[in-house]
Amino acid sequence: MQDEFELIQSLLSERVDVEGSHTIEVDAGDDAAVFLPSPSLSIVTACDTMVENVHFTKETMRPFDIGWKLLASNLSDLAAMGGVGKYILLSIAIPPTWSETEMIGIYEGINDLARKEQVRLIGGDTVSTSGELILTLTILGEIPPGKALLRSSAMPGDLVFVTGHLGDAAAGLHILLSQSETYQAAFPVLVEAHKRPRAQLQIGEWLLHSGYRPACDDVSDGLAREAYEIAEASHVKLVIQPEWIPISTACQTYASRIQYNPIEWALNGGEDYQLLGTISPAGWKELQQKAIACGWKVTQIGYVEPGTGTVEMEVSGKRRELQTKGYNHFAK
Ligand SMILES: Nc1ncnc2c1ncn2[C@@H]1O[C@H](COP(=O)(O)OP(=O)(O)OP(=O)(O)O)[C@@H](O)[C@H]1O
Ligand SMILES: Cc1ncc(C[n+]2csc(CCOP(=O)(O)O)c2C)c(N)n1
Ligand SMILES: [Mg+2]
Ligand SMILES: [Mg+2]
Ligand SMILES: [Mg+2]
Repeated sequence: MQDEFELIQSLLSERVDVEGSHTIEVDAGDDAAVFLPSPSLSIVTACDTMVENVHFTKETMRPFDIGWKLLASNLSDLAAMGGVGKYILLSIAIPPTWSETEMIGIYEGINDLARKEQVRLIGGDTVSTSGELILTLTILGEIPPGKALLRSSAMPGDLVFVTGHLGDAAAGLHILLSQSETYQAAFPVLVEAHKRPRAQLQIGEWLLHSGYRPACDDVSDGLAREAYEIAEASHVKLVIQPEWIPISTACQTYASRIQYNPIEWALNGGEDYQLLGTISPAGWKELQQKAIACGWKVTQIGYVEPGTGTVEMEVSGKRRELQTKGYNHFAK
């Protein structure tokens, strides 16, 4: 490892320039960055952390994948608000077990997705630690004032939908932890879903501009946890039909090989970075048409009813409250 100051120069050297980079008045390299916000747009901001042995190990993820996923998980929070990413700040605490080449690999992963999504690194912080590698990314984006998609907008009469498939990322993690090269080769889609998620920014932006005021949340902790987030914030009841949950063929096939119920991965696995939302029937019709035109996958998985922040599963006409609430860092 070079010294701290040389390392920062190396990490910053391959940064992407994006359209609008000229609005950066002071770039990374001074005490703080300064940028000119776009006129008549609000700033949307979020931060998410990834910790070695909690979110990844050297066995489950390559450095490139770690960087990619860190940015994807932050973009996903912006997608859930209907915003667009613009700038990022990255704080890293590096232990002696991580080499400079590995750190540069992480930045390559960030830069690759940053180029695709047109966001620019404008600063961060670099420290040493005796513990595990910790990466904290802060994202700043833009959103039309007063239009952000909220968890609290669900209304009785809405229907519940998700984008993409759920459970793939957790199935991919299961394969990676099993260290089975046979399964890794047989189910590349699942492994890819775990390592290289894409945030659903286009769908988020469309939902914001749809005029239907959908409720929205991104699936980081599993469908169960996110459904409760919307139900609680909106003071409603979400009723989920488990057989409607979109599980990919690969996920179903792998689950049956290991005799597991893939719905469990969808409910509690997390890290899918798909969007969970509620929308009026008229809005749903329009979303479905837009989805066909754009090649998006959207699936109705239930309904919103009057309630007090609960989530129920309906199986063969019988309802039960969903007990488990998805991934929890401090679960007992
Ligand atoms: N330590 C903290 N200090 C201040 N605010 C926090 C802290 N941790 C979380 N929050 C805020 O709490 C809210 C929920 O955060 P949470 O991390 O659960 O959501 P999320 O980022 O969508 O989920 P995930 O971290 O699983 O991707 C956010 O508004 C977040 O900014
Ligand atoms: C090695 C390894 N073990 C377990 C997991 C699973 N995992 C970790 S954090 C998280 C929820 C999302 O995190 P957050 O809520 O912090 O955004 C999940 C599902 C993993 N990715 N890697
Ligand atoms: Mg968070
Ligand atoms: Mg979120
Ligand atoms: Mg979480």
